[in-house]
Amino acid sequence: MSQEIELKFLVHPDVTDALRAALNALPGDHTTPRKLLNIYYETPDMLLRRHDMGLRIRGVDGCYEMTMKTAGRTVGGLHQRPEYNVALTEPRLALSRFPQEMWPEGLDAQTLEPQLSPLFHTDFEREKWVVAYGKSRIEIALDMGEIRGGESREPLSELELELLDGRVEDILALAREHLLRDGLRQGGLSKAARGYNLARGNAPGECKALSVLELAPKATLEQGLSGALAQALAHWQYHEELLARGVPGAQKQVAHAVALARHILALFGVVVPRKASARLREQLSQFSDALDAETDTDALAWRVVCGSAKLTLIDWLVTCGWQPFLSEAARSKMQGSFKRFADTHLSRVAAELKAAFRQPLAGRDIDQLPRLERALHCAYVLAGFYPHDARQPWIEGWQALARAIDGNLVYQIEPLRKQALSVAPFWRHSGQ
Ligand SMILES: O=P(O)(O)OP(=O)(O)OP(=O)(O)O
Repeated sequence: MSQEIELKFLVHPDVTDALRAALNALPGDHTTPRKLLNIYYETPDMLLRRHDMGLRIRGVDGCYEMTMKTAGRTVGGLHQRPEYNVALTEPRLALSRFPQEMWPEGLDAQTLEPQLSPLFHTDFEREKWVVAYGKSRIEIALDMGEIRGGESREPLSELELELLDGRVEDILALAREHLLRDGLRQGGLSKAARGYNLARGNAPGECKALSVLELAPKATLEQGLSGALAQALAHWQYHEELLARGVPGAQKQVAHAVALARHILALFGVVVPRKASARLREQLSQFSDALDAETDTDALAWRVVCGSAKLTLIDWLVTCGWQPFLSEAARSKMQGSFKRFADTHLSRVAAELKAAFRQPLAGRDIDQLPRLERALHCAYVLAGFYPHDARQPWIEGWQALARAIDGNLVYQIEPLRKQALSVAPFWRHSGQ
C-alpha cells in the first residue's frame, strides 16, 4: 500500500502552452507524453463507489497495472488516499492479488469480481516532470485527453502534483510560486469521481447551505479550528465546481464559505494571534472583494485571486500555520476543551445579537446583515455539541430573520426579529 498525496488543478485550454513553458523552466527530469488508457470497473449497484473506492486497469505501452484507490481525505484540492497497485500481464481483473487487508468489511475479491464490468474510461496523454523542490521530490503530470462514460464524453485537462517524498508544504509552495496563474483552478474531484458523474448523466450538483460543524465530544480547541476551516474549504471547493459550471446561487455559497473562513479566524483570534493569519486574511479579503466586484462569475473560479487564496488556506490548514505563533499559554489553551470554548462564545454571540437587534430595525435593515451572518457562521462552528432538535429553533429563528433582511421582506422583518429574540439559549450558559 502506498499513500498518494496529490494536488490537482484543472487547466483551461488557453494556458496550456504557457504552463508547459513554466514546467520546462523548472530544473528537473522531463518525460515526453505517453498514452495512458484506463478502464474503471463497477458493480451494477455501485458497490465500490458506496465504499468510496475506485478500481481501474491502466494500460501504458503494452504493460498493465490494476489499481484500487481506497477512501481518503480531500482538503480543498489536496487529495490523500491509500492506493494498491498490482502489475498484470494482461488487461484482466485479478482481485485476489490485492492484499487481504485492503478489503473493508462486507467486500471480498471472490464475490465482487464476477459482478464487475467497465463503467467509464479515462484516456489521456501524460507528460511528466520530476523536480526537487524545498526538501521534497515532486512529480508533476500534465494530463490531456478525455473521460468517456456511456454515451457521454468530456475533455480532461489536468495538472497533478504528487509528492514522491518530502513535505506537503513543498507541493503547495511550488504550485503557488511557479505554476499558479489565471486559467488554473483546483480540482476537488478525482478522475474517477468525474467518471462516475459522467456515467450518471453529468448533471451538476445542487447548491447546499452551510451546516453545523459536528465534532467528537472531547474535541480540542485546535481540532475545532481545523475542523471548522476544513468545512469552510469543502463548502468553497464544492460550490466553486458549480460556479465554474454556471450554476445559479453557487457564487453566493462561495462567498459564504470565504466569509465563514474569515469569521472562524476572528472567532479563534482570542487564542491565535492576528499576525499568524495576516497573510491568509489579506488573501481572503482580496478574493472576497473580487467576488463582490466580478460580473463574469463563471470565469472567477479560474482567476489567480481565487486559487491563491484557497492555496494559502489549504497551506495554513495542513501545516497548522498558527502553531509557530502560539505562546506557551495559547498552546495549552489549544489543547483544552472546544466544548467549553463553544459555550462561552455562544453566549457572546447571543449577547451581540441581542444588543444589535434589541430595537426594531429602522430603515437600513440591510446594514445589520453582515453582523447577523457573522453570528450565524459562529453558531454553525460552535453549536455541534448539542442535539439537532435542541439547537435548531434558535438557529432557524436567526436564519429566517437573515433571509427576510436579505430579501427585503419588510413586513416579515419585525415579527421575525421578535421571534428570534424570544428563543431560549440551547447551550450551557451562566444564566441558566
Ligand atoms: O495516475 P494517478 O494514480 O494519479 O491517477 P489519475 O488517473 O491521475 O486519477 P486521479 O484523479 O485519481 O489522480
